[in-house]
Amino acid sequence: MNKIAFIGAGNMARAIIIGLVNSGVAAQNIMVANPSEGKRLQLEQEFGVLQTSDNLKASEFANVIVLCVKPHFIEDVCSQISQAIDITGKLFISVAAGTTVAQIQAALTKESATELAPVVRVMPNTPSQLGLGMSGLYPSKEVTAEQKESADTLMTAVGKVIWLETEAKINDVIAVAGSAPAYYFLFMEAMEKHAITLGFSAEESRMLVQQTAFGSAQMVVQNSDLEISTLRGNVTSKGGTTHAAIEKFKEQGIDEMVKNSMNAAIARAEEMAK
Ligand SMILES: NC(=O)C1=CN([C@@H]2O[C@H](COP(=O)(O)OP(=O)(O)OC[C@H]3O[C@@H](n4cnc5c(N)ncnc54)[C@H](OP(=O)(O)O)[C@@H]3O)[C@@H](O)[C@H]2O)C=CC1
Ligand SMILES: O=C(O)[C@@H]1CCC=N1
Repeated sequence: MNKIAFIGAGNMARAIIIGLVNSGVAAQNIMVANPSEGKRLQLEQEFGVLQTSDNLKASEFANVIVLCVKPHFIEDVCSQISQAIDITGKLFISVAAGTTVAQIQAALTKESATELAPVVRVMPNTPSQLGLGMSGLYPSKEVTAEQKESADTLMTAVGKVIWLETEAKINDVIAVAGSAPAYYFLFMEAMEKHAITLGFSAEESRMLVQQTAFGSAQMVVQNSDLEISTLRGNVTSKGGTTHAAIEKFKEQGIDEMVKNSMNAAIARAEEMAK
């Protein structure tokens, strides 16, 4: 049975921890480390996971260490851990955007050491907290088959996974899945705002938007044999109201807008890795 440490108790750690506990992973096999106490105490109270302010204590406890701090803290956290404890046999999983395997391994390597630590980069998303996550995973070559299985099991517990052939694909997964819940939220926010200006109450607007988004996503999931464009076509009567709206989206360059926005996420991830 793996013992799992989360370094950082923020949004992404919380999403994965909730998903793991709800999928049946024993809370006593999870320890979360975070400098301030609010978020880790809340996770302890809500889900019974172990918690500490001490990254080293959590790292000693675990054989799988999930790095869930902001990208600019990853190297410091890794150096802190590798300088203080024996990391032999431990698997490191990093969810950080724009921090490469090489950067993580360099920070995990003591001056005298030559062996590189096994690192799996994972790009998850926050629907992991509902067991509906989508993650891309990339292993360094030091990762054993058993460790790969552990990473797969961990992330499959909170959603679907794909394994990537190259590390660069992690940035593409950020654009398509990691950052993407925010795109859908932005779209829903815009619809909700306009529903309110059309005169619906805040509650009505929220319900109209969320139920339509939920139903539409379910239709995509439950009709996997149909192209998404076919589902759209089924709503779009020739010369009708949907047609009018869709034409307006197209006229305003929706494909270009989506492409450029996704590419901006990739460019930012590449920039962060420099
Ligand atoms: N949010 C998302 O949707 C996704 C995020 N990611 C990645 O997940 C990582 C975390 O992002 P997110 O959860 O959103 O960020 P948050 O800011 O919500 O969480 C980061 C946490 O790290 C803690 N922290 C800061 N310094 C240390 C330290 N030295 N040791 C231990 N913990 C520390 C912070 O604690 P405190 O608040 O006390 O300072 C905070 O709770 C990032 O690298 C991001 O790229 C990946 C995919 C999706
Ligand atoms: O915005 C970010 O940088 C992180 C990575 C993917 C989602 N959130």
